[in-house]
Amino acid sequence: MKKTIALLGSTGSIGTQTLRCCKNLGYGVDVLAANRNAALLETQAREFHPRCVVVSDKTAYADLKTRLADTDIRLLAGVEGMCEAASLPGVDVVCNAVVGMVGLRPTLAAIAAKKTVALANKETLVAGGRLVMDAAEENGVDLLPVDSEHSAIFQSLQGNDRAALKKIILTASGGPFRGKTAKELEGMTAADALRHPNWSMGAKITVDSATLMNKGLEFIEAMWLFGLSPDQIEIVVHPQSVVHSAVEYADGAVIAQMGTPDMAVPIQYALTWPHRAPTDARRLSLTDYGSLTFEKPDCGTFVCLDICIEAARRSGLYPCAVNAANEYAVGRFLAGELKFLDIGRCVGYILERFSCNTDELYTLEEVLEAEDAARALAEAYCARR
Ligand SMILES: NC(=O)C1=CN([C@@H]2O[C@H](COP(=O)(O)OP(=O)(O)OC[C@H]3O[C@@H](n4cnc5c(N)ncnc54)[C@H](OP(=O)(O)O)[C@@H]3O)[C@@H](O)[C@H]2O)C=CC1
Ligand SMILES: CC(=O)[C@@H](O)[C@H](O)COP(=O)(O)O
Ligand SMILES: [Mn+2]
Repeated sequence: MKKTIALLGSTGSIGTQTLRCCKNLGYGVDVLAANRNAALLETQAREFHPRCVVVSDKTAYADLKTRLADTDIRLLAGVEGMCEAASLPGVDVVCNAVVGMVGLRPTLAAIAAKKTVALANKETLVAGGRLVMDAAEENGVDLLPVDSEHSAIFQSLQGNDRAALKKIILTASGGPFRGKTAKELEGMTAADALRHPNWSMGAKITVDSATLMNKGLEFIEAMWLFGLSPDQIEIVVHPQSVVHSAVEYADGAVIAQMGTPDMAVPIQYALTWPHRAPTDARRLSLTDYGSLTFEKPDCGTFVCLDICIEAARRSGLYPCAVNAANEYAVGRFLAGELKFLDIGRCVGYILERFSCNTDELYTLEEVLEAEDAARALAEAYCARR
């Protein structure tokens, strides 16, 4: 069955790969959305002929208006525009590939409009997991993971007895700084952190991978997606990124999904589920790898992982707060204004200073207030560094 997609974050790493999958599958693209890359949005719009393009940045909006003046494509602006576009009649699947918790409201809008959601934007679940999962259940909407580990878990659950799931093994590459000491990390620059050993991704997630914050965010993402408690998730560092994650069942059987590190597989599976279609992903040859290795994460050096787990245990708006602090600190690090280890220090400081109700029944307004409060605390902290 050919589907029609609304793609939020179309100019990014996941966005551009999703467009390749759409082309491969012959799927239509009704919506393209991005922040400021007007030139690429124009190219994509001329190739995919969407009904609607959304752009957040005001200057880019004016630029794109000129660029698309000869077309009948509707131009919308900002988060409101993404929410409207995610709800358009005729859209079957909303693929949310924007970076950061700015993706939360469009995810909720897509669910309210009863669209299937292919979710790459993990910050959505970290910040507002309860809101998203409740809304998906109320609206009978499928929330399909794009994140490679969560897709692996999802794939390992297919056709198995869900009630017999005991725990999951969430794999981590360890990032570009695996094995380094805190002393060695002090001088690491953004250019160093952006050299991921296995995956080519956007800047923010690549830095998150270097701090292990990515694995902390994924820990919380997995709790929500699969209804797990913190004790049911084991993090294992696997530097080759071939075993994308695994599930252990009551009888002791462990089922993993493997493959070369290529996002084409999880992206396309989220679009075609429950079916599979060919991709051009590089095939796995186990004998070429020869050996696959596994080790425990160094949580003493890479503090962000335990900070996220502690935030998850505290529950409520704590995960939202640490996520917001991390978004702020990573932005400052990428701008060359903060040291690498200060990211973890900042996120840890926010976990200690932030205070909130741990009631899971928070509202969207409370999530956005928590984001603002945590960001303000992070800003004050970083100003003193
Ligand atoms: N890359 C990967 O392999 C993986 C990514 N993910 C997750 O997927 C998400 C996207 O990651 P990735 O593709 O790497 O990120 P990129 O930085 O490459 O792309 C981000 C996209 O989001 C858009 N965007 C950013 N801010 C806004 C905004 N305010 N309004 C509208 N659009 C916005 C960007 O637009 P513009 O280009 O105009 O700035 C761009 O299209 C993240 O949550 C990440 O954690 C998960 C697993 C793997
Ligand atoms: C491709 C993907 O899903 C990323 O989230 C990846 O997992 C990052 O690798 P790390 O395991 O290094 O965080
Ligand atoms: Mn991942």
